[in-house]
Amino acid sequence: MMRKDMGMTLWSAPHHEEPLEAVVAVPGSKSATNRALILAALADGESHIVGALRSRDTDLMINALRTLGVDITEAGDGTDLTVRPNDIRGGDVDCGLAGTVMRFLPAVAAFADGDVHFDGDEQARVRPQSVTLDALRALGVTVTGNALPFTVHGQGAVPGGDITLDASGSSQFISGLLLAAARFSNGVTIRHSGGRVPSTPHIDMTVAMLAHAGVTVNTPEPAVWQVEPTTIRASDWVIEPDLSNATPFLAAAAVVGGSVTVPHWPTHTTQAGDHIRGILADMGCSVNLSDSGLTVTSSGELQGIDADLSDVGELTPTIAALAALASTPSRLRGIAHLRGHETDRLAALATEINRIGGNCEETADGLFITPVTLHGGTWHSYHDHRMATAGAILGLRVPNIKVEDIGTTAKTLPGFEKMWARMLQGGDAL
Ligand SMILES: O=C(O)C1=C[C@@H](OP(=O)(O)O)[C@@H](O)[C@H](O)C1
Ligand SMILES: C=C(OP(=O)(O)O)C(=O)O
Repeated sequence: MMRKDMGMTLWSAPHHEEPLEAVVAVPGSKSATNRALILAALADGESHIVGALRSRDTDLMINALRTLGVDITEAGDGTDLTVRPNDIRGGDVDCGLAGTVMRFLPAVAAFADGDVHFDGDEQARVRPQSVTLDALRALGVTVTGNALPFTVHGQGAVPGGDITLDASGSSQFISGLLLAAARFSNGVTIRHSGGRVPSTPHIDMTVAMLAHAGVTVNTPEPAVWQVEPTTIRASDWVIEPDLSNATPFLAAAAVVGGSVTVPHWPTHTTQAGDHIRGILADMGCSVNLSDSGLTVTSSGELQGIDADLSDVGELTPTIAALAALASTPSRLRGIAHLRGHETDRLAALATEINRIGGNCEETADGLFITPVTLHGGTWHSYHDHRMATAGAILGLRVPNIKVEDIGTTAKTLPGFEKMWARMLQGGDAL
């Protein structure tokens, strides 16, 4: 149910007391879809993508590539895509709030025969970007600007070479260069110098998808990645379900009790979301991966955790919601880089958990959450899809939570509210 409050659209998060029994199929992975699109756009022929995610972030990528001259046609419900590369041309790119668009596309734009202007949401203008742009400059590309809005002055080719950068703010700085590197005239050697690189499974995904397209990434020593110039092979891509988007549904079983199954859960994957299995088990859930998918079963009683989430930072909003409903405190560490995500997620989570009566302390690199009795109130989303879904999880156990702008979930999961309602009715959601 929606209502407006001082201009804000508020969604009454369903409160639920009965144990769950539901199957929830989630659409394709955002990270895999946007990588497949980039690789297909730079490939030596026609590629096919099956099971692509259609959401704001992936539609921004599709629209941007079309602007740059790539031919993308859709079949069925739009999740089957055929991509035919072309010479890259100049144009205007809207990045929205998508890290994958703002960090992956500039290297592609460098192959254009003219200027590519990038801009995005106001919040995207403060997301870290200069590492990508300085790296391109060091590889021989002319770029104006250091953050959105910026312009890549494409000259048809990228010389490439050796660079040192600091990717402690985002793994996407590395992935974005690696995805295009095989097309650089001299390839690339990327050396990371700085604090720990976060979200390393996402770099593993980049390397694995490049291998599928015939490109080898050598890692002669830790924190060094090398790509020789070679052809990016046109490929068939089958996109796995988005395991990070599955986590709020699994969390529902964890906090309410009962069980939720997510079908088609891969047995081997580079997706960071797969780590939810160990995290939910550590919090006291029973977690079973079988031919039916991943099933999480819980009594609804959870214990707190002490966890380094550096590799799986995008799961933090789900885990913070679980931690606020657990019976013992949790320390979530290794996630200072979340201050540069869709919003400053550490500040946002602490503010919103405390607003509904919780006890969440922001630390230098994470959150310390002491569970206390929570009360209803408005849960602000900050245009962050995962803040909105965290509010939905809390609302299952805390009556009268109103989530602001639930529609922001369309960044990666359009129709979230309907899937949530169907899950609570015990149906097959999707
Ligand atoms: O490459 C990707 O697809 C992503 C990498 C990660 O970014 P950071 O390294 O900035 O955390 C992750 O959080 C984001 O949701 C998607
Ligand atoms: C950090 C995220 O997104 P982005 O790809 O915009 O960085 C996320 O989805 O949690």
